[in-house]
Amino acid sequence: MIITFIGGGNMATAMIGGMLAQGFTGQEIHVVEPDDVKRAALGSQYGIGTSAPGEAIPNSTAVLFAVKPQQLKAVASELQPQIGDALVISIAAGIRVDTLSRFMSGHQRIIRVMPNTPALVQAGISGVYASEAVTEADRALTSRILDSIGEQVWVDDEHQIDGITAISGSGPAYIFYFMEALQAAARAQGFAPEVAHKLAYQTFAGAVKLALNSEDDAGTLQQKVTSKGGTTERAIKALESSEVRQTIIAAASAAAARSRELGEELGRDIEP
Ligand SMILES: NC(=O)C1=CN([C@@H]2O[C@H](COP(=O)(O)OP(=O)(O)OC[C@H]3O[C@@H](n4cnc5c(N)ncnc54)[C@H](O)[C@@H]3O)[C@@H](O)[C@H]2O)C=CC1
Ligand SMILES: O=C(O)[C@@H]1CCC=N1
Repeated sequence: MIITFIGGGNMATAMIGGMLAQGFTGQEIHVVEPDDVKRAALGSQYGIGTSAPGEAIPNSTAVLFAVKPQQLKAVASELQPQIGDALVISIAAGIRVDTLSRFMSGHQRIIRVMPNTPALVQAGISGVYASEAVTEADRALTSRILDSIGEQVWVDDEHQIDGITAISGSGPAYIFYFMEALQAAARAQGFAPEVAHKLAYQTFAGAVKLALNSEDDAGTLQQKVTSKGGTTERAIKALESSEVRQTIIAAASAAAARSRELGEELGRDIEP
């Protein structure tokens, strides 16, 4: 078995690192990457096969596209003759299965995945949509690959990938935004940068660990911090009066709309 990654950037490196940690061997992974420095580092660090674009790729069980969405058309159409009817997995944001299929002269066995950057520490979550032509063995292989970078949610309706992109794909950025804001709040209370960093990061880490280990839902956990007439109540009131909850929902909705728009933009120039 060989899984060939097309593109050896951030997400591919995260996936390759996770796969090797979970039992895939170096002989089972190949990566095509134009950047000489990245390619050499991937080969020496992970003991996997590497090649530059334009060179022949190995006969692969699955080909996983991890290039930027805007590069996918050129890259996929050029590689199609070498890929034959092998399983194709794409993690490119916004590119729909039918668009990729048309980039590849009607290729049918396609799985679309939306991972997220916590994959770098094997704590990701991926949304997955499989086209009709995909076999049970294709699903099992994809599931095994994604298990190595975290959790996964399979959807039956491709439109839901836009929602997954808005929640978990872009989501880490919302959390980092909040973390940065909490650090700024600590600085405003007069703490030195390293103390502000420690207070904010450990509060996040502790709250997430508590939520994951608790029978209570997040709303109940919030209430348990909020003493009547106390400090948290005052802070939550300030958040509510600024409609922060509604703003988060609206922000995710804007991200989902952008995902749909990208799908249209990236598919448009190949419409018949
Ligand atoms: N960064 C994120 O949070 C997420 C990214 N994605 C998707 O993952 C994909 C990859 O993103 P990143 O890894 O962040 O980007 P990246 O820029 O780190 O990696 C892309 C790689 O493709 C290589 N490349 C360029 N032309 C190539 C060619 N002709 N053949 C082979 N490789 C080529 C580049 O040298 C680069 O190393 C994108 O499509 C993005 O939409 C999906 C979910 C989350
Ligand atoms: O911002 C983006 O378009 C990509 C998709 C999800 C995370 N990063």
